Amino acid sequence: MRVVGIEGTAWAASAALYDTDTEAVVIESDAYQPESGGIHPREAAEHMGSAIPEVVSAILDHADETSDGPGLDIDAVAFSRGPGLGPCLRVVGTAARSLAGTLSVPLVGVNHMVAHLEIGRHQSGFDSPVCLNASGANAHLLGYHDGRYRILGETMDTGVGNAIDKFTRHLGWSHPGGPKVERRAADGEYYDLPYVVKGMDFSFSGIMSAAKDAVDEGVPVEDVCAGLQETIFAMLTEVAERALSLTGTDELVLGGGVGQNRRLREMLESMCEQRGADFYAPDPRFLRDNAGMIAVLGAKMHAAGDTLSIPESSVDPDFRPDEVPVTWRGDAESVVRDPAVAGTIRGAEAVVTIEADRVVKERVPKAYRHPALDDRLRAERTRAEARLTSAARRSGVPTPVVYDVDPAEGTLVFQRVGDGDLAAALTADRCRDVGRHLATIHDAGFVHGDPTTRNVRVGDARTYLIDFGLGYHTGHVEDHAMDLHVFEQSVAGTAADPAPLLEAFEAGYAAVGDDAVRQRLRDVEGRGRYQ
Ligand SMILES: C[C@@H](O)[C@H](NC(=O)OP(=O)(O)OC[C@H]1O[C@@H](n2cnc3c(N)ncnc32)[C@H](O)[C@@H]1O)C(=O)O
Ligand SMILES: [Fe+2]
Repeated sequence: MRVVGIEGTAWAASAALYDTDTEAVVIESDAYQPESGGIHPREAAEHMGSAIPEVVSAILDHADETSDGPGLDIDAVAFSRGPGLGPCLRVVGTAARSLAGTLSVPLVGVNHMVAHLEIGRHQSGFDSPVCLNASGANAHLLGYHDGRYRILGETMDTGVGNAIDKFTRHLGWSHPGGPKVERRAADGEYYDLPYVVKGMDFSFSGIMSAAKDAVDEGVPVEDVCAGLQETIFAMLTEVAERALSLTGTDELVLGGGVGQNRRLREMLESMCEQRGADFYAPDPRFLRDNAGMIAVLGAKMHAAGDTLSIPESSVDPDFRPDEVPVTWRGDAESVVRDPAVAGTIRGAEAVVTIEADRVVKERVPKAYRHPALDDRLRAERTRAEARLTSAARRSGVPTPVVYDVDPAEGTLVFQRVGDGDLAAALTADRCRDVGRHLATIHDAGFVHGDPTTRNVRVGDARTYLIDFGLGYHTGHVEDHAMDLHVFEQSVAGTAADPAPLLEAFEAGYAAVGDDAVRQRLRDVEGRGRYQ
């Protein structure tokens, strides 16, 4: 089968021809380069208007040259339906509809984010990996479960590339800034910046303002670039590891334009090596926006009969990856597997040894992190965990007794509680308990920071919260709502039927907590992520 792909969500006007027999992917691209500042939607759409016909025509010439028969030998036309800039998407949609019409072949509407992930899965041959998408306008972790790609974690503000590009605009550098930061960082020394991870979600705005301030205050720009890369990529690597740990998966693929960054790939590679997982990153030409990934996923969708009629082929600037019904994968595959049960458990950030009546937890140094950042995070989190575990108990929330703590070594000794974790024993009653417990600690003025189903222990009719390492004192409704969001995401990402569990969880929260928090949660969930 031969499929033409067309891409043009933001900056890359691109067309490709994919041949399923030979696996050959030929890509023709023309990048939009803003005169100054960032991507301007109107200018970008003008670029698409002139460049899309040219790249498509180059690909049709190639199809003609390589065709066996009298025609062009094209079986389908696939295009990026979204997410992206509306004016650009409309140009692409029109071009794709008209080409499919001219060739009298089916039209396939591809989600750009799912394409960023499927290209890595396709090339790696991995069965059911977790995917870290690090692109311009987005940053998220996806895992397949029960017919959809679930969002396991994502940015709470801008995409990772756009965050870096905004910083370089502040310096007056031309777009795109990512590669320039990579070059300058090579000559810099690590500089400390805020590190923000909440469960498997994260945000960049605090780091970016601190980075701009640092440059304005005279810190050498090379050092700020080095600090920025070390911090942002360590955050992405950490959440990727959390996703592997939560789902019990040992395969990771990388997608998106920021994935071209060597330091990011190195960190992910190192993290996977340290935990015995497999890692795959496609070549740069398949990481940055390109029509090759659209054609490859388009071919899979076409083979599954997942095509569009013209009236239903409208574009969608806010098209989220979890909205896509995944028609091209077997139902049996799922990212969720049973994690190994053993005396020593390698969690996302620590090695936990379970003894008869106590548990020893050690935050092991992470080879992927800069040593200064690594020392800081391990000590901070160990200290926070000891304090907040005890504070939660004092508020009446079941938690283990803390027997010993050594922040410099990153070690803690706890009382052993429960028989297993909530992930393996999800019930509505236990979710209701978690809701009540979170409301109680919020009322006491702090958040858990990472309340996933693996950080809840169950047994002897009680539901314990553990692992307060990402917790902190705060009275902000937004921070409280994030705790709820993290828990709900971990349930939605792993449970077969999440609805009744989430309902019980929220009822539990409502029984004790402030209603404004649940209202803010709806806000957090509804935020458009295309920024
Ligand atoms: C919706 C769609 O339009 C959007 N695509 C997109 O933003 O282009 P993409 O090719 O995936 O990523 C471009 C980003 O990738 C960054 N980038 C490119 N090379 C880089 C490098 N070596 N280091 C860091 N960032 C890099 C650029 O600065 C830019 O922000 C998306 O996937 O979010
Ligand atoms: Fe992209």
